[in-house]
Amino acid sequence: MGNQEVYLEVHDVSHRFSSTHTLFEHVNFTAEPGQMTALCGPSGSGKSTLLSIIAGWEIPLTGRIELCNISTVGWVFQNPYGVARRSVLDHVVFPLLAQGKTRKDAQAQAYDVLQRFSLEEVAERQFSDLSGGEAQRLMLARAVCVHPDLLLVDEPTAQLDMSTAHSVNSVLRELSGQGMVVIIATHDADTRNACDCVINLADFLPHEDEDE
Ligand SMILES: Nc1ncnc2c1ncn2[C@@H]1O[C@H](COP(=O)(O)OP(=O)(O)OP(=O)(O)O)[C@@H](O)[C@H]1O
Repeated sequence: MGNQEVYLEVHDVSHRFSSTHTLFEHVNFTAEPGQMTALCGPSGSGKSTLLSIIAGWEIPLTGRIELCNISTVGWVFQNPYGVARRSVLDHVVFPLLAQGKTRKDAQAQAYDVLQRFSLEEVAERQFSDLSGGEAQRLMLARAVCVHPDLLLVDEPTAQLDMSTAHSVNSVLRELSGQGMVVIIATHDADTRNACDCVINLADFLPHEDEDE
């Protein structure tokens, strides 16, 4: 049927910045479509850094990332950013227009995604008027609307109440089930429980004698 193998492999990755000690070392894992992976660990343990390494924005000190048949990557940052005067709808419509969709199709698809993140009622509201949690969910909606092969998410539920967080975790689960590789940096136990695989960076601390 011509099914292509799709996966992400983290091979023996270690990292430190010039101003930090070694954050983690010998990190190894594989992630596939349909599988949701949580990156956990205390604040400052390097969760966002590992996401940046996976995205290719940061070069690891050692090791490498292998992306097999992954061509599109969606990234949702910890702090929501958007265009202050643009509507919620526009934020989701624009990436679809950039993909070549007609305005009509883009708008229909955008409404559908907004609904999944319970944002349909604020579709016409401008970004600057959103609550922190709404803005956070909009960033997720914008990232997933174009169906990236790999979705990297930094703390998706940090600004959400328990029930909204639970619903966001379910949508992420559903998306991963539809063939996305999903990696989530999180402190949230509910998000962690929704994942198939948990990488705890506390388990990858350097051995003391190796880190001066
Ligand atoms: N570009 C950088 N240059 C130097 N140090 C950095 C850089 N980015 C992050 N750090 C440092 O690396 C460490 C890990 O940061 P990172 O943001 O990856 O941690 P985190 O586990 O995601 O934390 P949190 O849970 O608080 O978001 C921190 O001590 C941070 O100050």
